[in-house]
Amino acid sequence: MLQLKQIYKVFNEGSVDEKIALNKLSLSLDPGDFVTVIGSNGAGKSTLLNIVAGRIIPDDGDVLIRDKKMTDVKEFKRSRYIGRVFQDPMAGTAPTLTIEENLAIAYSRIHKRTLKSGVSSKRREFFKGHLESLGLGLENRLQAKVGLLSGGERQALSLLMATFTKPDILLLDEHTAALDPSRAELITNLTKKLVENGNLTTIMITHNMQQAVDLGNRLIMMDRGQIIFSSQGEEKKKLTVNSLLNEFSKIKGNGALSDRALLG
Ligand SMILES: Nc1ncnc2c1ncn2[C@@H]1O[C@H](COP(=O)(O)OP(=O)(O)OP(=O)(O)O)[C@@H](O)[C@H]1O
Repeated sequence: MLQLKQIYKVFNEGSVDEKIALNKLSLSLDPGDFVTVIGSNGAGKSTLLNIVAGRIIPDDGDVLIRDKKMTDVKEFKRSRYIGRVFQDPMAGTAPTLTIEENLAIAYSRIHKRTLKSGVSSKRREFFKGHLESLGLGLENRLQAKVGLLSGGERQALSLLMATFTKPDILLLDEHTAALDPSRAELITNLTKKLVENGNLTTIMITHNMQQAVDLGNRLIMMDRGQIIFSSQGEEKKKLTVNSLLNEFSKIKGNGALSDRALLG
C-alpha cells in the first residue's frame, strides 16, 4: 500500500545548522498494517509523516502509494489518499462551522461532484451513523459549532473526518498527546476501533511507549533519521515497554538509558 524507498532529507544543507532528518529510510506497509513509531526528539518522525503527506519533498528517494509515485502529486491532491490527525485538536476542524459542515467538507474531499450547498437528509443520516459510532452523543449536535466542543470531542471528530472516507493511508501525529489521560484513552480506543473497522493502513507517532506497544501490528523505533528497530506480528505482540527500553539500550550501547532518553 505504501512504499518509502531510500528517503533522504536534509535541512539547511551546507550551513552550520545542517540536519539530516531522514537518512535513506525505507519502509513498506501492506494494506491494513498499523505501525506505531517511537523515537527520541529530532529522530525524524514528523518529517517522515510530512513526506508521506506531501508537505515536505524529499531530496532523494521515492514515495509510492498503491504503486503510484507520489513525487509530483501535491499535498492538496494527496489528501484524497491520506487522512491525518494532528496533536492539536484545533488543527483538524474548522471552529466556525458546524459538525455537519465539517463532515461535509471531509466527505467532499473524495466525492468532489457531490459538494452542494447544504447537506441532504440522506447525507445527514450517513453522518449521524458515523457520529454514533463515536459514542459521544455528537449525532444529536449536528448543528453545533465545532469551536464549542471540548478538546476530546473535537479530536474524536477530527479522527472521524480523517477515517470515514477510507483513506489509503492514515497519519496520526501524536494525536492523543495534548489530551488529559481519560480523553487520551477514549481517543486511543476510538483509534483502535476505527482503524480495525476500516482496515486502514496507519502510521502513528507516539511518545507513549505503552500505547506504541498496545496498538498496531507493527512498531518501529527511529533514531537520527533511520529505523533502528522494527517489530511485527507475533514478536510485536510479545513486546513490553521494558523489552523495548532494553532493545534501545542495546542498540545505543548504553545500559543507563532511561525511558526519558528514548521518548525525549
Ligand atoms: N523545517 C525544518 N527546518 C530545519 N530543520 C528541521 C525542519 N524540520 C525538522 N528539522 C530538523 O530535522 C530533525 C528531525 O525533525 P523531526 O521534527 O522530524 O523529528 P521528530 O522525531 O518528529 O521530533 P519530535 O519528537 O521532537 O517531534 C530535527 O533535528 C529538526 O530540528
